[in-house]
Amino acid sequence: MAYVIGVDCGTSGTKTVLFREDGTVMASATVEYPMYQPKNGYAEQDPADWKAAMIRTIQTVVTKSGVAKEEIKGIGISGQMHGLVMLDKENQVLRKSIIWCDQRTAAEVEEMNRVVGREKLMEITANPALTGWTAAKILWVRNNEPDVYEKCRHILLPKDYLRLILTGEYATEVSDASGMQLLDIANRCWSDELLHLLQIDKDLLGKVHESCEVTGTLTREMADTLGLCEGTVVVGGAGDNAAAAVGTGVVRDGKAFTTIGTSGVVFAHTSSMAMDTKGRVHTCCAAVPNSWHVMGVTQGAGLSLKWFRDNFCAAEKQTASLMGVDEYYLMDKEAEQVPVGANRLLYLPYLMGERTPHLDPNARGVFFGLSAMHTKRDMLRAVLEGVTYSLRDCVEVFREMGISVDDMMACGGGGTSPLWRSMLADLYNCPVKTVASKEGPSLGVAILASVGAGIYGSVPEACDAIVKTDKTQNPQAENVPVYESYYQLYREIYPALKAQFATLAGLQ
Ligand SMILES: Nc1ncnc2c1ncn2[C@@H]1O[C@H](COP(=O)(O)OP(=O)(O)O)[C@@H](O)[C@H]1O
Ligand SMILES: O=C(CO)[C@@H](O)[C@H](O)COP(=O)(O)O
Repeated sequence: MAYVIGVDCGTSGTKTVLFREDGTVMASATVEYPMYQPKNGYAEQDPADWKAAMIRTIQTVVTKSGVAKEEIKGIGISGQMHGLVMLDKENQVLRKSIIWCDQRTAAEVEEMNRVVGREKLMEITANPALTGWTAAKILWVRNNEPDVYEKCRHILLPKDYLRLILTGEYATEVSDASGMQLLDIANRCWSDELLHLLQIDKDLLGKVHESCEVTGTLTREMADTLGLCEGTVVVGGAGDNAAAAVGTGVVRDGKAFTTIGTSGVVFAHTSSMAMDTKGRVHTCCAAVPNSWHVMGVTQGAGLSLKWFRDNFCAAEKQTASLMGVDEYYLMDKEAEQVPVGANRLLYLPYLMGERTPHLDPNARGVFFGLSAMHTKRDMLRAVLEGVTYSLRDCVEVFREMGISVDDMMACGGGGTSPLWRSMLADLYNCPVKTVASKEGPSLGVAILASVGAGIYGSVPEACDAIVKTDKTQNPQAENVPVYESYYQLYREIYPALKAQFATLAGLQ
């Protein structure tokens, strides 16, 4: 039997899973780390935390599984997209990574529109200039920390920094590189024209591969540290969403998934490039050669629930630990006791600004309709529902674009919640399924590794053999019209507050 490892460098933590070639989980390990928010709208993480978490989780799964190292044929790496890792000539990290949900780059987005122009950006990168994407972050460092920029010799994405640690190679792959906003999306290579216009040296960037291609092999030093064989192949891997697509079998037209991680994403596979001219959903290269995907993003999905838990649910945390259950499980049980609509309370999940459909870094969270009768439980349910309204916004854009979805999967930490999945089914008014494996991105990149190591011939072939559908949540007829009325009201709140969000951002 052959085995493969999938590493997912998420925002809340790094999860590593060792799989048998048929997708059976042999061992898994997670290490969490903090997100730093030095200012309102800023978000950073320390690449040293990612490195330590990757090393510890790989060591753990290798030891725990008892699998002989010679049988482990490949490693795939997935990670949070868009984060900026800058290294000096000695490969030392120059500053904390500015990550995907950071919103400090409004001026740099304007700069990109001025220097390149919106039309050309759409033509080359298939997306408008975006505050959360890497190009704007690079310009921000150049404009605000020239000493750091001066010393920078390599620019990598989070998972590609981990690749460097594993293999010594400066490389990336098409799905994650799409989110740097420097890639020619149709031709799947760096855009010389864009790099020239933005005056970013191409030598700073790694080599671009397809996601299932071998990009390098484990160095002797890392093999010894991890308990693996020198020369074990490391494939391109994928950005976490493209990886989750492979892990849920979303590799053909008509297939889509919703993930509720720290962010929330609605993702559809497309065998030809589809673009929203208004730029409300992203178009990126898929982890499957010759295909693309569109995705709508809610910045504060699981993040909203985690924020609520960390600030208001100390008692639940304590009870959960006494009962030996997960605290989110307990919070779900509480929210289930509140009726649909949270007793006329709505929540806008814009804690870190919003992408789809507003593209507004100034937007912020709102509880709307708060009354003296409301309890913490109502607010909790409103958070879950508000995130789901925002995910429905993404589906609405797909519908406008004419992208038809026959098959909707759910994944991510929030996708494990039956309550959240029932809200998705009711608000999308379509069945929402899960796959038997809950490992989404880790399984996705392990599948890519098994293709790179020659165990399977292609990504769809590997998915057909490995990914199995599990539960189906059907919409509940009585809830659909109730949620629809709340959703229509939800849609009216942001436009009414847009100007006030901008004013708020300008206050001290
Ligand atoms: N049982 C649960 N019920 C509802 N939400 C959950 C549950 N477990 C985890 N979550 C949500 O999932 C999030 C973490 O998801 P995960 O996919 O691990 O995130 P990331 O990839 O961003 O690190 C948490 O912040 C939480 O909001
Ligand atoms: O910014 C995006 C996608 O464009 C996010 O999906 C990040 O990739 C972070 O993912 P999670 O940590 O929430 O999985």
